[in-house]
Formats: sequence, structure tokens, C-alpha cells
Amino acid sequence: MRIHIATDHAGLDMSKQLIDDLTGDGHAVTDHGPSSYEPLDDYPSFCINAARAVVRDQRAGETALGVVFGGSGNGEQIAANKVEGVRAALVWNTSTAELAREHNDANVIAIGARQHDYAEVLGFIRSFIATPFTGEERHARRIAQLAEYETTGAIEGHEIH
Ligand SMILES: O=C(CO)[C@H](O)[C@H](O)COP(=O)(O)O
Repeated sequence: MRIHIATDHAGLDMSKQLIDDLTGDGHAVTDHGPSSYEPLDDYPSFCINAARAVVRDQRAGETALGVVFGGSGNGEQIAANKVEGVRAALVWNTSTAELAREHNDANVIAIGARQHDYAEVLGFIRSFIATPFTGEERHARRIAQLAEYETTGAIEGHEIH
């Protein structure tokens, strides 16, 4: 699978380890930065670039997921979700990693590098990658509503204030 990864200064050490381990798992990992430690760097562009690459690859028919992380993962999730077609989930345990795929068909996982040790983070990402979307109608319906709102500003049959 193609994995697009991005972080900021808060996750840079972890990012390097993750790239090695995910590559070792057989994935094709693309690093969207940062390339060096800058304590005042800004996560949005790194995360948006990773998120855009995930959508581009998926729309081209490739199997791809994204990994974005920083100190909390919050801003990184917010940044990724600004990209049309992205469903980025903030994950903090194995259950949320699995549910992000099973119920939300999330295509980007966001994690707080300052909230977990490395083994936990790697485990969350491996669970996320290994878990398929269930495809159940109710989940597909809700995801379609999000996409409809994202592209039209409306959800047919539902009032949007
Ligand atoms: O998690 C983050 C955003 O949600 C950032 O990694 C975090 O805010 C960086 O903090 P600082 O600049 O104090 O190192």
C-alpha cells in the first residue's frame, strides 16, 4: 500500500522510525516532511500535502492511506480534513484505529506523538492499515452525506441550518 506521511517538529523523530518500519512492512512510504528539525515549523502545509496525495492516489485507483501526526494530532487532523475527499480520524487507541476504518472509511490517521510511546503509535497505524471498511449501508450512507455536504453545502433530505 502507498502511505503518505507528514508531521511537524513534535513528531519528526517518530516519523523517521515509522518510515523505516512501514517500509519494512512492505509499504511504499512517501515522506511529506519536514525534512529537518525546526522547532518553529508549521504543520499545515506538510499535512495538507500528504492528504492531497492520498486523495490523488485514491482517485487514480491506487490503494493509499495517510498518516499525520504532531504533538497532539489535533491540528494535523484539522489540516488534513481541509482537503476535499479526506476523512481524517484522530486515533488514541486500537479501538479508535479500527473504528476509523470500519465505520468511517477514514483515509488518514492522525496521532499525537506526545501522547503515546512509539510502540503504541506503530500499533495504531498497523491496526488502521489492516482494518477494512465494513461497507455496511448505514456507514456508507453517512459518509456519502459528508461528501455531499463537502461538495454542495447541502444534504438531500436533511435540513442544514
Ligand atoms: O500538535 C500540534 C498541533 O495540534 C503541534 O505539534 C503542536 O501544537 C506543536 O507545539 P509546539 O510548537 O509548542 O512544539
